[in-house]
Amino acid sequence: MSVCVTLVSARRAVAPACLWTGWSGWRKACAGGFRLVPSRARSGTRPRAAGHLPVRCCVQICVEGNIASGKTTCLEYFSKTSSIEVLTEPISKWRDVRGHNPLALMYQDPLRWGITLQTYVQLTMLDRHLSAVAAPVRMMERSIFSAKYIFVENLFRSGKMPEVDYAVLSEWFDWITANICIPVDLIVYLQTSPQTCHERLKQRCREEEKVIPLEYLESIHQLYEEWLIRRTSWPVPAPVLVIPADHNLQRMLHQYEENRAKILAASCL
Ligand SMILES: Nc1ncnc2c1ncn2[C@@H]1O[C@H](COP(=O)(O)OP(=O)(O)O)[C@@H](O)[C@H]1O
Ligand SMILES: Cc1cn([C@H]2C[C@H](O)[C@@H](COP(=O)(O)O)O2)c(=O)[nH]c1=O
Repeated sequence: MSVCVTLVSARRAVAPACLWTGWSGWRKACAGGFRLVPSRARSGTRPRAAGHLPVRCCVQICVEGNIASGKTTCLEYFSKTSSIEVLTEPISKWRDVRGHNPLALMYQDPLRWGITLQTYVQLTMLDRHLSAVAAPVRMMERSIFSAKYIFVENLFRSGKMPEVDYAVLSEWFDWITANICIPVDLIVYLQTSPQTCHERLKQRCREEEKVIPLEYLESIHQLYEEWLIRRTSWPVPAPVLVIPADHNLQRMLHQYEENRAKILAASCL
């Protein structure tokens, strides 16, 4: 479990966040520079992302928080900065994989479909982490870490995921984090009360989420606090910047502006 954290720390110690990303088909382990491991038979020049040269020394920031805490709104705000690229959660994929909606299925019957959704979330999050970077700073909504430490954990702890499903997902997660470097330089945690999220969730009115009770948001909140504030549950892969996020939109935008320098300096932390 701690392997990736060690790798990330080691990377910090030896070089200022020098990683290339975006070589689809290639994966890296990054202590002491980097080692490329071809995951598919490939020779010749390194592949490039369509339309972009891969950018070196990109700063990777993950924006974390409860459901409807304001992550997308935060990313929208920073997307107006030319040096920042934002990556929202691949929720459209979770709602439509070849005509199926695993997100809706999970909310209808978590015991049956939790593993299905979370397997796909894990894959699509990994894909997001490793996708080509087009700007010096990348802000990404959540991470493969919160998918596991918060959502999988919540299903399991609440008795809504069978132990065997949890074991299989954990094996996958452990393998991924031991073999693939997932660089994260900063976590921005939008800290809200579950009540605020419940209000915003009702206002947003996403069809699949109409069944979410306040208690569900309370459990997610507790897991986030254990992970990022009390630090009693799982390894934290990067420094954490906590932004209180119960405030109205205007005040939130003001706070984002106030924290801009800290966020952009993430590679120096
Ligand atoms: N500071 C805020 N005050 C009031 N409503 C907000 C605020 N930030 C976001 N919202 C609204 O709350 C809902 C959830 O916000 P969103 O950014 O989609 O959250 P997330 O991406 O974390 O799920 C949206 O309808 C959004 O317009
Ligand atoms: C990462 C992750 C998300 N979900 C669910 C929780 C919400 O219903 C949506 C994400 O919406 P948000 O407004 O961006 O918070 O997806 C999940 O069930 N499992 C996960 O791992």
